[in-house]
Amino acid sequence: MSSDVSRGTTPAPPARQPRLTVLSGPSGVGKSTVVAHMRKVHPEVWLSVSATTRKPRPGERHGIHYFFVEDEEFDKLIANGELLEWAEFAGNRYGTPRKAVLDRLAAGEPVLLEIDLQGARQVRASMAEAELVFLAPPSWDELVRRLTGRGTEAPEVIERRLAAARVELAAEKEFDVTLVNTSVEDVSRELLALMLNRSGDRNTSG
Ligand SMILES: Nc1ncnc2c1ncn2[C@@H]1O[C@H](COP(=O)(O)OP(=O)(O)OP(=O)(O)O)[C@@H](O)[C@H]1O
Ligand SMILES: Nc1nc2c(ncn2[C@@H]2O[C@H](COP(=O)(O)O)[C@@H](O)[C@H]2O)c(=O)[nH]1
Repeated sequence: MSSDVSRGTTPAPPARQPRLTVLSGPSGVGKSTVVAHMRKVHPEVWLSVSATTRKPRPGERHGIHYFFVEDEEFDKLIANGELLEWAEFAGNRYGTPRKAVLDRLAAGEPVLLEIDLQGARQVRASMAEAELVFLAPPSWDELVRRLTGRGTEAPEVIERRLAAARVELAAEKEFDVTLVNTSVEDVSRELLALMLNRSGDRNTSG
């Protein structure tokens, strides 16, 4: 049997799978901020736009930040199998439109999902090749400061989100990599390196 080596040619590197990266972490840790910074520097990075039953915050736009839908429409998305994953989080439902993600991956392009722990677990179960990245806060107090300081949620919603945060922080070990969000610039760079399957001077654990 002849091989590339016996023919004296350089073996081709193994084909790289387009990478599906899942970014999760407690509410208020800075996921959207990090992704927005990364996409400002690299507008070509594709982020899945989720559907949600949550009401828009000031400045949020339908089709850009989320597809804002009513409960009945979300029910239909589930019933028609149009969501890759979905979850209820702090009183609202959120889900990833399946087709757009699969189309991108089929075109060989990296895909980024910014979703909660329950969604990350579903993606892991259905797409074993996904890389799960956990964004952690520098400390609990800093997480509370960020979530409160954002000023977008009522106190009782903040309490629900912090209760969820305790569960999410306890699940960090389920993820492939942890990035600590001390610096938005650093973490954005590290996330991009992971998405593009590049090694680098990453400040990661996991
Ligand atoms: N590295 C950082 N240092 C200081 N503040 C930060 C940092 N990253 C994000 N923030 C601030 O923390 C707040 C929460 O950030 P962001 O909305 O991006 O969190 P999130 O993880 O996307 O939250 P959610 O899951 O609730 O959507 C914002 O006010 C943001 O400006
Ligand atoms: N399982 C999913 N979680 C999602 C999705 N889109 C967003 N999220 C997560 O929900 C919470 C709350 O988001 P917010 O915009 O209301 O602050 C946060 O953890 C998001 O990452 C999704 O499609 N599926």
